[in-house]
Amino acid sequence: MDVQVKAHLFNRAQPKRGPIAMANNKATKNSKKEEEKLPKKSIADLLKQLALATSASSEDDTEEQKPKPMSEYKFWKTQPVTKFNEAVSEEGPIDRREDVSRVPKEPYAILDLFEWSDLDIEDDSEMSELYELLYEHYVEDHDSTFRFAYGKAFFNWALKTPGWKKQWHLGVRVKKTKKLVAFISAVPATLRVRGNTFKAVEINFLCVHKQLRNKRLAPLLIKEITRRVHLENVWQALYTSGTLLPSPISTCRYAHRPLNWEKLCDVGFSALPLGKTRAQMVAKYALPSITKCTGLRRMEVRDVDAVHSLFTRFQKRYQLTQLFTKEELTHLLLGDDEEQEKPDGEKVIVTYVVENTEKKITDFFSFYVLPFTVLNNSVYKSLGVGYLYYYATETGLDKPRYDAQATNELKKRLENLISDALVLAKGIGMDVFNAMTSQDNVLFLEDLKFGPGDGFLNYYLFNYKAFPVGGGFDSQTREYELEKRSDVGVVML
Ligand SMILES: CCCCCCCCCCCCCC(=O)SCCNC(=O)CCNC(=O)[C@H](O)C(C)(C)COP(=O)(O)OP(=O)(O)OC[C@H]1O[C@@H](n2cnc3c(N)ncnc32)[C@H](O)[C@@H]1OP(=O)(O)O
Repeated sequence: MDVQVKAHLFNRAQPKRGPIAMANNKATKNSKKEEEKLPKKSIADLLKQLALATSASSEDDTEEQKPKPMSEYKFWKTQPVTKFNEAVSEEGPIDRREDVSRVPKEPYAILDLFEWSDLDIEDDSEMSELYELLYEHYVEDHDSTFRFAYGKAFFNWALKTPGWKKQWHLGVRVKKTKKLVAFISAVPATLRVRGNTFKAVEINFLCVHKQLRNKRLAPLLIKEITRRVHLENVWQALYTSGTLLPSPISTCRYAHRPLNWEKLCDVGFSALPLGKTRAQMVAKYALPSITKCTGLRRMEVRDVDAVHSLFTRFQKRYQLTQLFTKEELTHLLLGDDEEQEKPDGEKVIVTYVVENTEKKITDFFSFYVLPFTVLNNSVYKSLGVGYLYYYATETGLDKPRYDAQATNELKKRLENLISDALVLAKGIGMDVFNAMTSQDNVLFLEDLKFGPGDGFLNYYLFNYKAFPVGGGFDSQTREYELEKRSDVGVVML
């Protein structure tokens, strides 16, 4: 790759990732020592959240994840999760004692200074408290240059999926001041791992105030949310993290597609490669101003039945998926009533369908929007970041997934669809577009000029052992698995 799209924040945390270091082996080696002193966890999770690492070209530049011995996972060794290298002979729950009557009715004891708090995110002031906690503490920003611009609409979308429960938006407050200092969330989900379907939750937004780190508050939050989920007779969970924990069912790699290369360069996300001019870089990432798929239009509520049918059939090709009811799919692809009324440029989730001349929905794609606020920059106040979400197409769906002709057709179709997604994203002010190596994404990443990132995202199942699920890249060579692709069909926020 001749371009480096780098996370500015990430670079501050890891000097070796800078363009100068990339061009200079010695500098890279020296700074590797510095990197060892840095907190790996925050760097890795920063990547998860920012999803904007360099388009590193060498293996050496990718984030290395090494497991600790199991005995050192003081908390995780006590939990029903698979150990590293544990041989799985049969897929299924690890602890089968699923008896709600045995679940403690009272919350776990917490230090007297603190108290548990069910966050009421329907209340504007509590929503703002959550926003502030995550804004200040979810991402490690060493010099306060960038912050996630979470908004009410984002939380409404992410935390209020059908069946959501207030007691699963779990906070910790300082008893005296009532200040919110930690949070974890669960939302209901139905998961499918190969042939098995089961009720579960998705866990997200685990966050502890920076001044309360390394005090074992995270394990307490996890145990308490587990108790609350168990009380609802749910015994499995799916979660993702850049942090390596025992033990991922899959790992996917990030990829990033600059949409507004000049701005990314000006704010320090992209660097001008040696021997290239700005004009050449701008030309390289130029996109048409209009979309090319005939029949492309915004998805509406009247499309839900057709999209649900297409999506459900399409998702069967993957081994790890979430099953959605029509109500869930409406929420995830269209948002609530208020969100549906908004123009694309104000939306959190943008979904388009392709309708053919017979009025049949043949394809859809979606992306969500989570911008950054740019601090201390006289020119730019924010950075638009779009994330590829779900998609499906009829193309090739009548043939087996790995059929050569079906693959070729699918590749071409996805290139057209996702290139339209890029055009739309750029049209509403996105500066960069992120995707994982999950789903069938590796078929189009390179041709659509996504650069492979340094970041890796691990997928975990709680209380469920399963054979590994392909993440779309080869863990040895770090190359995309163009033939096998990924079997991960879930997209986590
Ligand atoms: C059935 C229902 C089940 C429901 C629950 C399913 C499980 C859900 C699991 C949660 C899924 C979350 C998904 C997301 O949201 S991933 C996003 C995580 N959040 C961030 O990265 C934001 C910034 N960081 C922080 O706020 C803190 O550093 C966190 C809160 C991450 C840790 O706080 P702190 O730094 O103050 O540490 P501690 O002293 O309290 O605790 C140390 C212990 O915590 C283990 N640790 C560290 N990072 C993570 C991590 N990302 N997932 C799980 N465990 C993690 C660590 O290995 C150690 O355990 P062990 O090594 O001794 O064993």
